[in-house]
Amino acid sequence: MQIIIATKNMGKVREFEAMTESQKAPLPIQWLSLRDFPEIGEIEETGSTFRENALLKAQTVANITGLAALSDDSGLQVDALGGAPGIYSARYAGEPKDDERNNAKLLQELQGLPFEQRTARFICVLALALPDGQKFFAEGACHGFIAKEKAGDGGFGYDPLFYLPFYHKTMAQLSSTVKNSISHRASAMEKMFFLLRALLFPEPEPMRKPNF
Ligand SMILES: O=P(O)(O)OP(=O)(O)OP(=O)(O)OC[C@H]1O[C@@H](n2cnc3c(O)ncnc32)[C@H](O)[C@@H]1O
Ligand SMILES: [Mg+2]
Repeated sequence: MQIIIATKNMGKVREFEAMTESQKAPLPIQWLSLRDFPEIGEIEETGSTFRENALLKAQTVANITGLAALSDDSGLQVDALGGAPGIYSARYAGEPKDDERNNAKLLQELQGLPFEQRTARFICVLALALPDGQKFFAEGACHGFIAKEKAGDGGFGYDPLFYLPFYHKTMAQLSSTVKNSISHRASAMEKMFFLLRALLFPEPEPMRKPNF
């Protein structure tokens, strides 16, 4: 089976590749990415939920290529901002999307807010669209706090501001191995691996009681 990782975000691609490579029992899947399909441009995210946007991206790529496509719509929800930036995380500080400016705007919006009120979570919704029209979803979340200043240079996006009290570190200070075990994307992907396993290796039909 071939599956295209339907994202333009190289940070996400790196994480998907690391997670598929570190699987204990690898599935017989050949993973492709949009690097293999440079003719596919940016897909407009017109949905009003992570799920709608994830489906839009996966179905568009599956329709164009005739192959299965796995997309990721993700973002940061900050409680003190009523859940913003949410589905608008990539473009929080406007067009063109820019991680530096997004982080600066987030710090600005939360200026003066005490640490215990800076609770937030990363959300990841994965959508798998098959060429025959079937679709599957898997979701994951990761809880933390928005730090008062940036720290670390790993990961991407809001990682330098996303503080995990359990590790006393921001997501950008964690090794990629740890991020890829505990992140919103890791937990959604773990569920997606179960779905893929069930698709590739369906359970045998249950034995029926003979009907005397
Ligand atoms: O739509 P694609 O092509 O997949 O790439 P994108 O970067 O536009 O991705 P999204 O539309 O899903 O926007 C998600 C944004 O949320 C942020 N984000 C998502 N996952 C993250 C992570 O693991 N660490 C830090 N920031 C993350 C980051 O700013 C992303 O740009
Ligand atoms: Mg996007």
